[in-house]
Formats: sequence, structure tokens, C-alpha cells
Amino acid sequence: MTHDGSDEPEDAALREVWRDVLRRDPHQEFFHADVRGVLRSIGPVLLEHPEYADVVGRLCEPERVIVFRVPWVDDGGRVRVNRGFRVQFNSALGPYKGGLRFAPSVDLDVIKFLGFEQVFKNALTGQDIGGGKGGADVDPKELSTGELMRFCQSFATELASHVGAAVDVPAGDMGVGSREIGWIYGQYQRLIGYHEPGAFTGKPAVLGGSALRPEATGFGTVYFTRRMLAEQGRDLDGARVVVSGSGNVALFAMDKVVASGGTVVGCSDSRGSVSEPEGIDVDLLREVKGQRGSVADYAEKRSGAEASDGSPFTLECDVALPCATQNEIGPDEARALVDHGCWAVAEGANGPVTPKAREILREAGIGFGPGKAANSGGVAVSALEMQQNAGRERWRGEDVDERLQAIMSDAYDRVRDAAERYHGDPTDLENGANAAGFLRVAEAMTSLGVV
Ligand SMILES: NC(=O)C1=CN([C@@H]2O[C@H](COP(=O)(O)OP(=O)(O)OC[C@H]3O[C@@H](n4cnc5c(N)ncnc54)[C@H](O)[C@@H]3O)[C@@H](O)[C@H]2O)C=CC1
Ligand SMILES: O=C(O)CCC(=O)C(=O)O
Repeated sequence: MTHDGSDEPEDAALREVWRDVLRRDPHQEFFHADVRGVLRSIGPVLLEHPEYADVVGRLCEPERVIVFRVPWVDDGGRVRVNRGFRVQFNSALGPYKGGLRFAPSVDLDVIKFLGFEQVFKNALTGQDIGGGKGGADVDPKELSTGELMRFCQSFATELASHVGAAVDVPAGDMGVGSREIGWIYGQYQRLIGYHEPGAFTGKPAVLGGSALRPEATGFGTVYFTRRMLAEQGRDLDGARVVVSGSGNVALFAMDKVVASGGTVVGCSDSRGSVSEPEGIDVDLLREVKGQRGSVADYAEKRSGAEASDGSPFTLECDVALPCATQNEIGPDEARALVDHGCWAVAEGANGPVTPKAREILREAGIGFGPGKAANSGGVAVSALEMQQNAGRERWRGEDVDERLQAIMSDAYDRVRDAAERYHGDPTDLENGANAAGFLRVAEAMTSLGVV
């Protein structure tokens, strides 16, 4: 991505921040795109709160960036090395909080983008958590179970010096589920020599993991979507829904869509997509994926399902929930959604809709739920896990679900109210999420002095 000046903020102070961001790290395109979106949204907030103007430059600079070597030995006895990251972006509201991603595409740009996103997302939950993110440039699919455990232990050996229940609390993200968090926490516990379950969330239940944490991001995305649709006088009952991906977030989003009366007509994985107008059988898909199969393997088992190499977002649908990875919906997919009369798009994944695609959706009047708000259910239940661990409690799934629904509903209200107040349009949830998240973090940073 090149910056030719056309995307510069009009406000002089914001323009200076933007130029600093570009100058410091000229090649971090994902991070730039996210910062640019936020700077676009907060101009009107600064008119009302000029006292927050000098927060913006600090907010765009992570408090700490940790990059480390992850050495490990593969099954053939060969020494391998990967690169690990933890970006501790902002701790004004509480301990850094955010997931760990294991994927070949992980680099500092991706982790900074995700960490920046997390600062605002966590603020929108209304809980006392700062923002951070981490991961490693490893493809867990290529490792045996033993290799992956050794990898996690090596990763945790360095990470251990930087995290803790009151410092920084990692969780899972792409490629990292409760099994990996259990292994990472296990190594952490051996190193520190005592139990500190609140140092990681998304743990297996037996180690103090919260009920409903695996489901929380997918369920929360659907709860948020239901609020968006209600605002349009619609609901998911009878709606045709495309959910991209078939991992943690996607599968639980599909469960909740079906429970809400919708039909999941398409989904995908990194190898392709599948369409099934009568509705994907989510239990069968989960079984196939659990055996390391692909969506194409799923399609082979179902007479009404058709596999393809293309994007699932070219299928006809009423609602689109991108739940796989960043940049899944570009201009072509956005135009296809518009042409098919789609009502709403909500981001279960982080950054799946490109800025250009968002513009196309906005111009067509399609509801858009930004990931900062729409997928905040996962981290929200992580914060509830921290609370349970601190109090040595275990809450029932129904109780966690009730809290999750309330948190998603409050997040929706916060975002809608800020959209109306600062952008004059209650449906402009993207600007609303950035404005509302900024307000909470800026107030905390200002209250702490110059931090
Ligand atoms: N796990 C969580 O609690 C949260 C996850 N997220 C975001 O949700 C997204 C999915 O995360 P998880 O479900 O946890 O990961 P996962 O590893 O369980 O699943 C990822 C899915 O995306 C698919 N995928 C990967 N690259 C792809 C590509 N280039 N094209 C199409 N599909 C692709 C994979 O095949 C897999 O089905 C990520 O953007 C993540 O950052 C956001 C909030 C919380
Ligand atoms: O549960 C958490 O702490 C982090 C979840 C996450 O990585 C995300 O919201 O993107």
C-alpha cells in the first residue's frame, strides 16, 4: 500500500500523528490501515474533548514490543527456529489482554494491527482490560502433536518473563486453542513454581477455563448481529447466512445462527469453500474438521453440498459473517453481497473486510458490524475467566451466557450512541466503535498523567 497524501487526516494534529506512524514503520500496512480508520473516526470526538488530543500519538505507539527466538527440536531430531511476538499495546484500562496467533503469516505488522484493534475492542466490553497480542510465525498444521507441545513450551519459556495475572494475560487466537493454552500455561507454571491460573485465559476447563469461553466469540458475534438486524426490523429467523471459516469462531457462530432460526448456506476454510442451500450440517462439519478434513471433504459426504475454490461471499445470502481471517471481503466480494441484496455483514474475524469493501457496503446501505465490537465476546468471557480465577470460582455456562449477552448488548448501545453523537448516524457502527473505544482509553490515559 502506498500513501500518496490523499488519505491524510484533515486535522493538523491527527495528520502529524499519521505521518509519524508512517515514518516510524513504513512497511506495516495492516497496522496503517487500522490506525487510519481510527484517526478518521475520532476527529469529531476531539472537537468535544480537545483535552484528549495529545493522547492520540501515544495511543498509536505500543507500550512495549517483544520479539523473540523460539527454538525447538522436530521429530527427526532437527533443530528448528521460529520467531515469537508479544506486543503490549496499552495498559491504561488494565492488564494487557489479547490472544496468541500461530500462523505462517504472523509478523510484527499483523501483531501490531491485532494489538491496536484489541485496545479498542477491550475498551468496548466495558471491562478493565488493556490491549495486547502475540503469536509466532509457525504453521501448527504442519507439526505433529509432540512437536506442537514442544513448540508451545519453548514459546512459553520466553513469554513467561513478560506475562502474569496483573501484567499481561494471553489467550488463544487462530491456530491456538485450549489445548495449546494448557501447554503454554503448564510450562509457565513450572517456571514460576506456583499456580497462577489467571495468567492465561481460554484454558481447558479442568485448569480453570471458563464455561462458554470456546463458544464466546462466535456466540457474541451472532448476539451483536441480532441487535443490528433488530434495528433494521429484521431477525435471523429464516435468514440465509454465509459464515466464512470453519474454525473456533465460525463453528460456534454457525451453531448460534441455526439456534436463531437461520440457515448457514455456505462456509469455507483456507483451501476453499462449500455451498449448501438447504443448510450446512454443523455437527458433521465439526466432525470432519476435527479429523483434519477440509470443507471439500465435508461436501463429499453431503449430496446437496457443492465445493468450490472461490470465495463463499459470492453466494446469495441475507447476512454475511466473515469468521476466518483478515482481508476476506475485498471490493469484488462486497459488490457481490450488494448485488445479492445482503442486509448485514458482521466481522467475527479481525479485519476481514478491507477498507475499500467497507466503503462499498456503506454506500449500499448494508449494515456493518466492525470486529472491534462484533467479535468482542471472546475477550469479554476471557475477562470473566480472570474474574472467576481471582475469586476461585466456577460459574455455570448459563450464567456466563447471560453475562455475555448483556456485554454484547451494552457494547452495541455504546457503539450506536457514539455513532449518533459524533457522526450523526446511529447505524455507522464502524465510526461509533472507534469513537467509543477511544473515549474510554483516552479518559484512562489522561487520568494516569502522561503515560
Ligand atoms: N478465537 C477467538 O476467541 C477469537 C478470534 N478472533 C478472530 O477470528 C478469526 C478466526 O479465529 P479462530 O476461529 O480462533 O481461528 P481457527 O484457527 O480456529 O480457525 C481459523 C479458520 O480460518 C480458516 N482460514 C485461515 N486462513 C484462511 C484464508 N486465507 N482463507 C479462508 N479461510 C482461512 C481456517 O481454515 C480455519 O477454518 C481470526 O481473525 C481471529 O483473530 C477474534 C476474536 C476472538
Ligand atoms: O480472549 C482473549 O484474551 C483474546 C481474544 C482475541 O484474541 C481477540 O479478541 O482477538
